[in-house]
Amino acid sequence: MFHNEVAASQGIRIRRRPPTGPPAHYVGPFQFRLQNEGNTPRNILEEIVWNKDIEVAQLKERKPLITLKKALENAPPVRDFIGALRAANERTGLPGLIAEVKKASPSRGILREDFDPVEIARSYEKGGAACLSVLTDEKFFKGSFENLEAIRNAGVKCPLLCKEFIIEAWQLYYARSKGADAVLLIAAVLPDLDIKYMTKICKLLGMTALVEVHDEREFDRVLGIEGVELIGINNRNLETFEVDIGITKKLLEGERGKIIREKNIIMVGESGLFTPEDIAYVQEAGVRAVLVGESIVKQSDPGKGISKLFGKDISI
Ligand SMILES: O=P(O)(O)OC[C@@H](O)[C@@H](O)c1c[nH]c2ccccc12
Repeated sequence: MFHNEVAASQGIRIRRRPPTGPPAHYVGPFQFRLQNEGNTPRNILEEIVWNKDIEVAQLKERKPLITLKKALENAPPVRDFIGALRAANERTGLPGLIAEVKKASPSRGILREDFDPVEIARSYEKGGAACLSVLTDEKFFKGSFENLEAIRNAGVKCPLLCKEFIIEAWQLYYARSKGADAVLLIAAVLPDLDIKYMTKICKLLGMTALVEVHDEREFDRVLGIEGVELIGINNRNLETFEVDIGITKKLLEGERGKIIREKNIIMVGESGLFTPEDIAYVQEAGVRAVLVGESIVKQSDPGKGISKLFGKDISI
């Protein structure tokens, strides 16, 4: 398959689709299936991508691109995601916070039972978040586009990142039509050309692309793509779930750190941040923003959780 071959040549291990069409016995989590079946996902990220491919194909049938493009005329205006991060960083001297509205994840299960996305978003905003990240994947993260829309329509002013597994440009238009100000592009899933093309479409739509990397090879690929302004280092390996905040430090050492300063790229430290020491550690490594879910969404008052995370009230 052409796409898989191009991807593999760039070190991408995630196959876009099963090698032999849809999985023959797509019945449950990959752990329970025979490992040696050729069309069995090799890890959770691959399973999510294969599922997304089917989901997007169905959604696209209901809302083809022309319909979506029309809907964009009525979409709420785009807000400046990077500007909000920079402003927060300058105001507080701490990394700007992207607070994540996250009900569950495949690695942690349910994080919060009484989940009211709008209430959580309001609490984050009050607690000093610069931007919000809203998970929209239903199957693996119990999120939804309804949550994104509801938060946007509730008058929350923080710019919104649509936290989705993007594999096709159609999804960018869809995210925008639901009120997204930014989207996530995962380098472990997308070949360079896709990132380049999707970054351009984001710009056309006025949205910011947060391009996520996890290792040196992905980081170098993304640094070579023109027009990328915001890069996230995910401390969690999406294939194994292993979390290590040392990844952020390791990737920003030496030449790469120099390049991002020269290009004025904003770096985001993502996942596994729980304490003021963790925040200080990734800030010292060179990030000007952080993306945090678990440690704040679990607090009875998520906004106050932000003060605990930073060791001070960042809302003032
Ligand atoms: O809950 P945490 O460990 O604070 O992590 C938040 C965020 O970084 C994480 O949800 C995330 C980062 N990249 C992703 C890609 C897909 C799904 C989820 C993610």
